[in-house]
Amino acid sequence: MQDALIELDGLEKVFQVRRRAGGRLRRTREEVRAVDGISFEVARGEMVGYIGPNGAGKSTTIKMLTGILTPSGGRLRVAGLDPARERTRLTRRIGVVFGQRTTLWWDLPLRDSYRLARRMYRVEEARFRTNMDRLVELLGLGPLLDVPVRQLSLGQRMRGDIAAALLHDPDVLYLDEPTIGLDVTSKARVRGFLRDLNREQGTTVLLTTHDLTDIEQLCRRVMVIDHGRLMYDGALSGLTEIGESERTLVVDLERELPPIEVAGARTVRVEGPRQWLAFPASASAAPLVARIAENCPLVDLSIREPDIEDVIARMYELGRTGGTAVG
Ligand SMILES: Nc1ncnc2c1ncn2[C@@H]1O[C@H](COP(=O)(O)OP(=O)(O)OP(=O)(O)O)[C@@H](O)[C@H]1O
Repeated sequence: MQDALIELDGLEKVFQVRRRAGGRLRRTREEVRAVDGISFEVARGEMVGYIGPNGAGKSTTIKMLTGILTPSGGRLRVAGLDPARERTRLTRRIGVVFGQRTTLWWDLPLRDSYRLARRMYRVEEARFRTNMDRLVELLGLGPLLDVPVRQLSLGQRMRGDIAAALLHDPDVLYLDEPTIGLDVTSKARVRGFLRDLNREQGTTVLLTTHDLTDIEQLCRRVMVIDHGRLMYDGALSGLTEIGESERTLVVDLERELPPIEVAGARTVRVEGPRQWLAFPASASAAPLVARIAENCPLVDLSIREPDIEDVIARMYELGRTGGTAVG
């Protein structure tokens, strides 16, 4: 690939774990192949989704890409550097955002966290000021700069974290669940910012998320990993086709009724007056709702989009990983 910024070739990470077996004193050693021979390249300026079920090996891959973990085998290059060996140099070329924890100083105002980050990344003053002004403006951080991080809402804190990761103009940004727990408005704001960042600054982004809407709105390419192996590399549309994914209509009825029987959907769960109906993700929900409303006393309803676990589970159920899937 021309101008590949991230290159993995047969990358492996094997953990040795000790497990208690049988008697209290007997312990056995076991190997966990968290990353089991992964190869891919990401070109400069790409924005790629890196997804998979819990325990698939996503975090382990990201930890190797940032140099926190040393690979057990294979080859790895980020911005031409060996992450584990050249971690300090690499730090200045990458930014990392974890949705589940902050890299900001909890008790300090946002402004002070940024000053500390500037020193850590050795960003020269003029560049720091320019970047800071731009990020504060784009992420709407102005009124928040003097607020201690602990007082920020989750959405505000996330925007604060994203700014911190970008103050030193990294070539690559790793985002781990950047919209987790955010309300709809905050999610839209974060996604909008990331889209502009990628388009205008050409920042290469590797995004890990359980929210398929993040991928839908941001990434043209998605990679699916499971049991440490790359299962799919291609467009999201190809993935949902393979998974023949389904959406779920959740209906609340006036009273408990037998499972609804309706064309175009199948009832998958009944709990008191609430019922869950699965229908093809590509089908419109409106005619289905109309058919149900004709025959059942409907009080309320909502629609659940498929999440990545569902899509991958369906992919396995159907035993199909053909097309652009990686064998
Ligand atoms: N330090 C470690 N020691 C032993 N096993 C580990 C270690 N870190 C991860 N693992 C194992 O490696 C596998 C992959 O874990 P990893 O955290 O990379 O998955 P993940 O895809 O990031 O999952 P999640 O979505 O839950 O964060 C799991 O089986 C996990 O238990």
